[in-house]
Amino acid sequence: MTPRLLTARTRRLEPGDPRCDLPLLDLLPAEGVLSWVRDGAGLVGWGTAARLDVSGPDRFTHADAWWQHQCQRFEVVDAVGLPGCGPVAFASMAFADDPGQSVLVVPEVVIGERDGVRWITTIGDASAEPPQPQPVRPPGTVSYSDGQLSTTGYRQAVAEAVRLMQQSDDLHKIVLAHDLLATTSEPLDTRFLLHNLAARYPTCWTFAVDGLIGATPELLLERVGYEVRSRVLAGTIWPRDGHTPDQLAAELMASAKNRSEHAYATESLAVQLQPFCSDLVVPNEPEIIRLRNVLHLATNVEGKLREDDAATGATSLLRMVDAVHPTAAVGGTPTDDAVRMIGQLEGMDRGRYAGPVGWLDGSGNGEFGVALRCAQVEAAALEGAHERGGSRVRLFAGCGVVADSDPDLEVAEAEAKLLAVREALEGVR
Ligand SMILES: C=C(O[C@H]1C=CC=C(C(=O)O)[C@@H]1O)C(=O)O
Repeated sequence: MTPRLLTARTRRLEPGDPRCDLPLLDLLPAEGVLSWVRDGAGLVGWGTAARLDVSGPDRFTHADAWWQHQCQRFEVVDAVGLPGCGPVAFASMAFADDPGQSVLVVPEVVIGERDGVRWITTIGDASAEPPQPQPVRPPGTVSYSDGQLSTTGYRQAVAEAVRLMQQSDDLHKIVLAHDLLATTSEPLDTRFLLHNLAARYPTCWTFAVDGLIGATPELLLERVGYEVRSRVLAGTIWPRDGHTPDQLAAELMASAKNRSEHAYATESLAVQLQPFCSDLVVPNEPEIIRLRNVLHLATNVEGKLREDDAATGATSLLRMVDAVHPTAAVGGTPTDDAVRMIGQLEGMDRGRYAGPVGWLDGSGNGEFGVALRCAQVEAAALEGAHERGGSRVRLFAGCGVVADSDPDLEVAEAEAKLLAVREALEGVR
């Protein structure tokens, strides 16, 4: 059966139109929020023209085939022609092959901004009118409780990982995470979290896909035409009384433990990305990025894709994301052993935390970050919270653990990372 053709229409928005003048995040309706915004530019979307739920080790391959198929359903009328124009899918992939559900959503309406150009894309009969403005609702009081892995359990898991690595010649790094449950007295309005995260972390990618909301500083892979780019992060320090940001940066740069954590992550990305590229530039020395809650070691990697492979679909963004995920920023070294140990030591379902999150268009362009500094809104509200009409949200944070890690410091580091979402949830200015 020939699928029905849907028209995806993209046109430029002009000054004077509120959809052009307002910040992207201010355009979002209260429900079905999709976002990928950095420094005010990016994409926001709503409505569902198509959706895929997928799981298992072949989730990326299935998602890739599904998206190629969807793209054939569209008759594209694109008067702008920038990456992100025409139909796009927002995607949020599970960290693990099992358990975990991944999701792709093709919104009915997307408003995008790139290089100072604002546009709108509508699919089918979707209304291009801005949704009725609905005030952003604060979530009321926020209380916290243990998630699937308590802080005490996390400390024990880190100590066990250290012990295993000290005894092994082969296992070098395991990135362990834990979760924290936040219960709000009022229903969580996704936009509240997005606005606060974007205001406090403008250089991060503020994302929302199917209830996973966050602001990640880590870019897993971006593809524009034949160019690819990644920003690998690993190695962290956090503010301490009596230490200036410059002192912290110098301490981080000089830390052998953090430098080795970082080197594993960069190498894992570079090794997996190299086969797709005719040219790949990986700086020898990391740089420092400074956020409010933490400073990280960062390496910006840039590559040029093999043009012959592009014709065969071998360099489709989802296939490359499949190859590079998980880097040793969220998995470990060697990857397969580390991922197995993560499952055993954490004993929790990471869901889509630490998985690839982002968007892709019909021309092969797109951006995927690593879903860090994020919260998952639980589908089934907690009984108590539900009775009061609140929401339950699962926050995550993890740390790269190496043989000379100190479990107490890793617990403190995870706390510093959790602050990003905690403070956004609490509305701390
Ligand atoms: C796993 C997380 O951070 C990663 C990214 C940056 C620095 C990291 C670190 O220093 O351990 C982690 O590899 C997280 O934020 O949950």
